Amino acid sequence: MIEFREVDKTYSNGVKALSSINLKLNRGEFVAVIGRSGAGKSTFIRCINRMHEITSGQLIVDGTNVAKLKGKQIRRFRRRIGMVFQSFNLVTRTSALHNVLVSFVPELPLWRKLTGIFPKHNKIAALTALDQFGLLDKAYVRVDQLSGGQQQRVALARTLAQRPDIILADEPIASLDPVTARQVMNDFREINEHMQIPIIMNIHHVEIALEYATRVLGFRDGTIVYDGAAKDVTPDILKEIYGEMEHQTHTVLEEAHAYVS
Ligand SMILES: Nc1ncnc2c1ncn2[C@@H]1O[C@H](COP(=O)(O)OP(=O)(O)OP(=O)(O)O)[C@@H](O)[C@H]1O
Repeated sequence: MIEFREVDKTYSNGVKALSSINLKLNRGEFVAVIGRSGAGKSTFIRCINRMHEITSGQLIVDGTNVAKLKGKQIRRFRRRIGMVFQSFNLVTRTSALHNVLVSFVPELPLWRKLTGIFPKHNKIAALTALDQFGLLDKAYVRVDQLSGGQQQRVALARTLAQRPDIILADEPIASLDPVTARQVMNDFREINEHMQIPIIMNIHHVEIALEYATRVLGFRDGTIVYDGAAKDVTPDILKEIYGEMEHQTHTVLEEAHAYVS
């Protein structure tokens, strides 16, 4: 359903962030994108919903050639792809409920957009989404009074309320403590398994990536050096993705080795 054909991405400053990317991602997959800082993970994820434009090649999502979309088509296309960020991207001074309701704004007639009066069925859908994440009692609490994990769950509820076909997640657990990070990863797993929504996640915690993902893409210098099942990742493969045991990669490899060996 997502196909990269010989995709390159070069930024205007000349940095080649993606080079000859070829792959197909299928419905129901939970894909972890791993690699060193600067390997091209965020660029890869952000090309899928056209937050970044590819430079050459083709990117096909559900039969649509993403580069060919224009104006309104891009906005409609983006609505089908949920995006979750490290920083949650919530409107911090309003309630959890209002943050989820925001996902319905593009569908509203102009007078509702201007007055901020949401129809009843939107409110019910938003409350249902919050309830799915155990946050019904927080619906009227300002999000800046919630914990990091609760805020990321509000962001997930907002994404799900949008009924996305695909969820992209750019380091969604990077700012969470280990226990909360796992709770949020369990939420992602639940969404993936029960709703069959494919998840493509850029993640620095290798041991968590291997535990939760079904498929791993290992990036190095803008190319994919590993594409396979999470269960088949070996210490040697991790070394190929992260390089030799330099100071920077030492800890991450130690933790991941402990998991895979
Ligand atoms: N907007 C931009 N303009 C120019 N170069 C960029 C831009 N964004 C990223 N790059 C460069 O492209 C390369 C890939 O960056 P990218 O953010 O995709 O890597 P990453 O693997 O996600 O890194 P990190 O794990 O640190 O987030 C890097 O060399 C980076 O400096």
